[in-house]
Amino acid sequence: MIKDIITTTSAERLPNLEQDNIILSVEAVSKKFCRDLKRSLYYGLKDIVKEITGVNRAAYLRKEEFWALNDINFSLKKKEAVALIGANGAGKTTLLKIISGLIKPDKGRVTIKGRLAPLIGLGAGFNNILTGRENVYVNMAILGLTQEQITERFEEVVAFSEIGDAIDAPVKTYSSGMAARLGFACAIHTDPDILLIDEVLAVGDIKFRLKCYKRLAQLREKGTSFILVSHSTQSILSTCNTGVFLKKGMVITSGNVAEVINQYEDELLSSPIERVPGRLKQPVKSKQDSFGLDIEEVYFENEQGELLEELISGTFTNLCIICKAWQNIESFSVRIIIRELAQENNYTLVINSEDDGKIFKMKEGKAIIKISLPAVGLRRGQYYAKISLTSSLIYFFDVVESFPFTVRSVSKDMIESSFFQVREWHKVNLENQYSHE
Ligand SMILES: Nc1ncnc2c1ncn2[C@@H]1O[C@H](COP(=O)(O)OP(=O)(O)OP(=O)(O)O)[C@@H](O)[C@H]1O
Repeated sequence: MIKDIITTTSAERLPNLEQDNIILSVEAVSKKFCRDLKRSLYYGLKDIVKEITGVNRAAYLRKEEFWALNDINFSLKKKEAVALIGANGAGKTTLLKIISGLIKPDKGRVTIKGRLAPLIGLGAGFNNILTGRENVYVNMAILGLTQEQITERFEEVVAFSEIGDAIDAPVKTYSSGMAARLGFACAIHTDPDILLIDEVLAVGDIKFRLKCYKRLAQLREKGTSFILVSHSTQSILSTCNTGVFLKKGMVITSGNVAEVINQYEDELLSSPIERVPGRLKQPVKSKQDSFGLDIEEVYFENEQGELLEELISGTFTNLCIICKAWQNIESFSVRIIIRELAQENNYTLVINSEDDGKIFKMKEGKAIIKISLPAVGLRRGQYYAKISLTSSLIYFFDVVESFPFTVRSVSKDMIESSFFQVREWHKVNLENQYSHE
């Protein structure tokens, strides 16, 4: 099913969705708002009259109007998860509303292939007077399910939302977290091709959020695509592979999600994130943004505990990870993936504490995890490490996407080697085979 929900430039050709595996395309979308309410109502009426009479909406700014979105272009592929990143007022929610068809753009169009489930606002458009049960039926019917299909899935929806008996109480008696949980449960049980998620997961408690992110990862495996709006770097990194950075209604950059977040954070903070050689400090997270266990800082140190700005092949080095637990953490492991800058797509080294039989637990508070490398095996070069704290319960607690570092070598010959081999030299005297030097 190809649903062209908004077409203001109908003469144009549809993008080749089939060929490019694209299931959603946003083309040259612009939206303006008016700061003055009275004037806004007046302009709104004028626009309606124009639409009825077949005249195009004004494509220019009238008094007090501004572009909330200006010429936005991006596409979403099957199984792709895109994060809309940007400061307050950047236009993220407006864009999601346009994609979901809640509001119309003034210019451009959105083309969608498949079933779209929007989770915008708490309770995803629930009616306050109706009970949770009635809302589930209405909501899932709007999302395209038949009465029989809803009845079949109803118990699963209630179980996932953990609403219990409150399912028969009016939604107006629900807390914001309960409404969000039920909204999320409805949306994921409609087998959507595309999920639009606007901050709704931020209201749940940590345990429920973890459950949601785990389910999102499973849905993505099965082929669902997402567009996520969140101010939580952690949510974005654990869910999305692509980022679109919006600023004042315009796309500043898009691409690899970690790189887009880095650029956004550098712009957001008055001073960029501290990135000194051999050490990386993460931006401080609030409890709300955390999955319970955060990485605060990573760095290298030598045997004497002194900070190392660069590593030397063959020497003793500790990789140190300062962790902060907001609550007692029963079990987690540490995974480190090291890549050489020049060989971007190949892993140079993958270390997983679980493979080494090391599963950690942690009490609420701070701790340093140290990985001792008796002899750094990497050859001379520029590297970057991805460091994550993972658990079987969740994709990961926290991750440092890119910790850059340099390895130096004291020997000239190391340049021709692929790695550093730890070795010892001996000479055995054959005349007297019992003595060796
Ligand atoms: N109905 C409206 N009438 C007038 N201005 C609006 C309307 N809706 C949004 N805006 C304005 O449009 C701009 C973009 O708002 P939007 O809610 O899309 O931003 P956002 O990036 O989602 O922000 P946040 O992170 O705070 O949710 C803001 O300046 C906002 O005040």
